[in-house]
Amino acid sequence: MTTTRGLEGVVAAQSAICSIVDGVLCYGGINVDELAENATFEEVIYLLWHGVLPKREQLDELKKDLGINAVVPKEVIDAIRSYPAGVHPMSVLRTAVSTLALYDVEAQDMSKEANYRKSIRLMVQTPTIIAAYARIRKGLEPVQPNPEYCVAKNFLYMLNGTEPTDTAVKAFDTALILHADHEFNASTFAARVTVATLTDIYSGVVSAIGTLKGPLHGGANEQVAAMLGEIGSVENVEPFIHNALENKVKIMGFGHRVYKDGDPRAKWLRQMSKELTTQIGRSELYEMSVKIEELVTGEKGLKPNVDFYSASVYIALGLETDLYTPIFAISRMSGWTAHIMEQFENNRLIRPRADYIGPVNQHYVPIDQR
Ligand SMILES: CC(=O)SCCNC(=O)CCNC(=O)[C@H](O)C(C)(C)COP(=O)(O)OP(=O)(O)OC[C@H]1O[C@@H](n2cnc3c(N)ncnc32)[C@H](O)[C@@H]1OP(=O)(O)O
Ligand SMILES: O=C([O-])CC(=O)C(=O)O
Repeated sequence: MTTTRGLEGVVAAQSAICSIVDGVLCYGGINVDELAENATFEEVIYLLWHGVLPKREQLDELKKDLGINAVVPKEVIDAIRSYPAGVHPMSVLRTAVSTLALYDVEAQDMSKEANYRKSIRLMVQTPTIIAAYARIRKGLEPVQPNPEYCVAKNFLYMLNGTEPTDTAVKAFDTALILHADHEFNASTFAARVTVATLTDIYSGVVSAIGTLKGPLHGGANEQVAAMLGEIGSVENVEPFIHNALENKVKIMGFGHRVYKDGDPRAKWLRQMSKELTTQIGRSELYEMSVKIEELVTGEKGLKPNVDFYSASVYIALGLETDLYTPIFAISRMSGWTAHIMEQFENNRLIRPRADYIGPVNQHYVPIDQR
């Protein structure tokens, strides 16, 4: 038996959704750079779910379906109101999505059509849940989704209760495109393992949310913001980073299991960080980030991943730090559901083996003789 720590380099299954070849990321064969430049998040959702870009009528239909399904059952909002104060929004999301399943009459319907309809609901009810919780915890009433708005605009609208600027919507939409899918990353793989038992799509997504939450995965963006806050100024970057690296502390937002020459998504977020932090008069956030990058890349050869510059982008958009990972989940819901539907199409139970290294030939010893 051979083992590979963390399954590094192991090809676990075939997939036609997303590829990473020689450091180039594509969704449905289209370079993510082209999508970030030209597409909308709704087009990307369609691409991930159907494998091709939508024609105009297909996109209109998807947008209509997304628009009318964003309302979350009142019972779920009431459940959110009952959660203890101060819990992390990712924990809230995990529990609330699980609660959603209880109110979905199609939750246990395993047909392809029902799974597609559930994917639509999960896709747009996730932002509604996050925005509702962000308001409820401040003593504010949730804002109902506007069926006419795209996912990006609707989230910012439900969060703040005001019309977002076009600049904010565009930046947020691009961030959603960049985070949408990443082949067998940990959370997507968790979702696939879960549904490969032929359990329901909600169970798969709940596994994925719990997996994304960890700081080695989606939780890193929140940690990057905390680090920027702790460093505080460009002058403090050098001593902070030297000290951290000397003490073998991981610098969040750097390194990647697959990309060793850099994450192609980071350059987009870097540019957005530059523009948005300058616009709000907080360019020091970008400058600090660039200095951190210089040092970490210079000293360790590690490059920023998608989570690094997304932190300063989200700070510039005025978003609360603990919402960054839930925002990642809004985007990744498109990829998770695409992978779950693909898994169901050609399912086989995912069940690897363990290389047992524990003691052998032991015997049961009665408790008072141990
Ligand atoms: C959306 C995403 O999920 S992107 C990833 C988000 N996560 C982060 O940004 C957290 C910080 N980064 C990391 O922890 C890692 O780089 C991971 C988890 C992303 C990838 O991990 P792996 O491929 O398993 O690399 P691994 O953790 O084995 O690191 C290899 C070496 O580089 C070091 N290293 C890796 N990342 C970092 C980092 N961010 N800061 C400092 N050192 C690092 C490790 O300490 C290790 O050093 P060693 O060989 O001296 O022990
Ligand atoms: O692929 C990974 O391991 C992590 C990642 O970058 C992502 O999920 O976007």
